[in-house]
Amino acid sequence: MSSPRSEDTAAPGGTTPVGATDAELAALLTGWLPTQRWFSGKGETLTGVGLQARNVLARALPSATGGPLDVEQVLIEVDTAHGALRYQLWVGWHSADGPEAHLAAVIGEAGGLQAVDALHNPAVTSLVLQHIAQGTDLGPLRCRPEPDAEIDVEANGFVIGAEQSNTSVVFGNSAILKVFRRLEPGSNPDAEVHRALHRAGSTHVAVPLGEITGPLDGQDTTMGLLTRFYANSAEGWSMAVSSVRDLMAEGDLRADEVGGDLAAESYRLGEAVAAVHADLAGAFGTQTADNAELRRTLDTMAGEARRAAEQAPSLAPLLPGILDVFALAGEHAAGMNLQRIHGDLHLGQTLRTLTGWLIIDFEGEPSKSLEHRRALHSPLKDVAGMLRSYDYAGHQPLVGARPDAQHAYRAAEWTARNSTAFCDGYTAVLGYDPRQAGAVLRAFELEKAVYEVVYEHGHRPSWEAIPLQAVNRLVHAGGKS
Ligand SMILES: Nc1ncnc2c1ncn2[C@@H]1O[C@H](COP(=O)(O)OP(=O)(O)O)[C@@H](O)[C@H]1O
Ligand SMILES: O=P(O)(O)O[C@H]1O[C@H](CO)[C@@H](O[C@H]2O[C@H](CO)[C@@H](O)[C@H](O)[C@H]2O)[C@H](O)[C@H]1O
Repeated sequence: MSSPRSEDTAAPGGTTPVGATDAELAALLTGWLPTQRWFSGKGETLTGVGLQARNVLARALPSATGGPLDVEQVLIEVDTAHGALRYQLWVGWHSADGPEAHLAAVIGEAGGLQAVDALHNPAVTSLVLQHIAQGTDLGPLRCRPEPDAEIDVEANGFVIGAEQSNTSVVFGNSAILKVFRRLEPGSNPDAEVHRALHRAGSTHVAVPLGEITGPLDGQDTTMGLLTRFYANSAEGWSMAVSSVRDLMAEGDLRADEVGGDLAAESYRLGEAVAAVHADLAGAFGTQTADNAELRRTLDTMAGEARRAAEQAPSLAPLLPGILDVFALAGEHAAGMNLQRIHGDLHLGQTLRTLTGWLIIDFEGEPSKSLEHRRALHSPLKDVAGMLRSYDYAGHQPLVGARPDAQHAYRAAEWTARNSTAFCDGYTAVLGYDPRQAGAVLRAFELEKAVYEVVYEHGHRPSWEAIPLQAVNRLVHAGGKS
């Protein structure tokens, strides 16, 4: 029986390698990465894997499967159609002869050892939680608690959900650790924003409890973020989907008459987003866009729309109308207010807790550079993201269903009712109605809908009709052609 190549079972760190050779590990990862949602969900096609660092984190940890487990953090660079991207992996090695490891965790076998995704092992996640609570280092990783954090180190950690951009581990009912998969050198906006808004006294973000940082290209880089876990909370997207289902099940009741009406919650969500915008402006400052800045933004939007029309053929005939809407927005955007924003806001990024709404996942638009995600943008982009999401929620029951005029009418009615409630709540807090920015708001909705057509074209082709219909509607409501 083989055992991991560990010679020192006492301490993490050290230079003695664990596991298989670089070439063997790279070969395993080439097959495994495309099966992971956090890797393949953004449409990355793998053409090569390069190992950049292998940092020993722990040796001979107890493991229910395959005997003692050696754990390393592996930093890789992969060549994809979108260029070279960096990822973080936590790889555990144990004997391949032992009992079967949890299937979801298995990466593959090499040299008599089995490689697993170590975040699925409670002994590993428990060790990490203890290091964060104590503020101690784990190999080259700095694990630090927030000054006021209460961390229950006894709680067991389990990986949640498959449809995520990163990997999150929930500890009992008390904390959730997000291990960032795609890395760029420097502080991740998710950690930076949670900390800043918590300091500003915001009740609309999860309380930050700790952070893991480590070196990447010589810069201290966010590798993980620990926040309070809100048990018994519901995602805004699930709430919206059940509300629409209630409405569709009732042939002759209107959106305001069914039990599942969401308008009051949408109003509160609008208030929460406005409060977060106010706190972001206070914490990171504001600016007025100058003309050069505006031109750059509009040029970027137009360039992305042209590329989108090449990727999703359904957009091609609409391209001239899309460019007209962007040009029209340029005529109305002078003096636009800029500030830090969420950057990727939709109903799936909102959580209704027992006491109110939380906004989560402040990483920004994942396909954009860190510099772009940390820059100041128009808060109307977040409002546009929410309006698009209400449109999605309203229309998703029609996907794949036989055309039904009554259901189509109800979908539009639900969308209008909840979008209006959201904007009313937003206006009540800020004293500024985003709908006043008609042409500019419409352009941002259109920008997002165009992105969504490409996203759905690549990932959920049967859903492409939802954003495509919105592109059509927005072009004809606001363009010159
Ligand atoms: N503080 C929290 N309390 C409860 N659930 C949470 C919390 N933060 C995130 N979640 C759940 O975890 C999921 C993933 O979180 P998110 O930050 O969106 O990760 P990712 O970047 O991987 O998409 C969310 O959709 C939500 O259901
Ligand atoms: O994983 P991310 O949060 O970065 O977002 C990607 O996947 C989302 C789908 O989960 C996609 O969102 C689109 O579908 C949602 C419903 O599933 C809807 O609420 C959003 O409004 C709509 O944009 C998102 O575009 C994509 O980047």
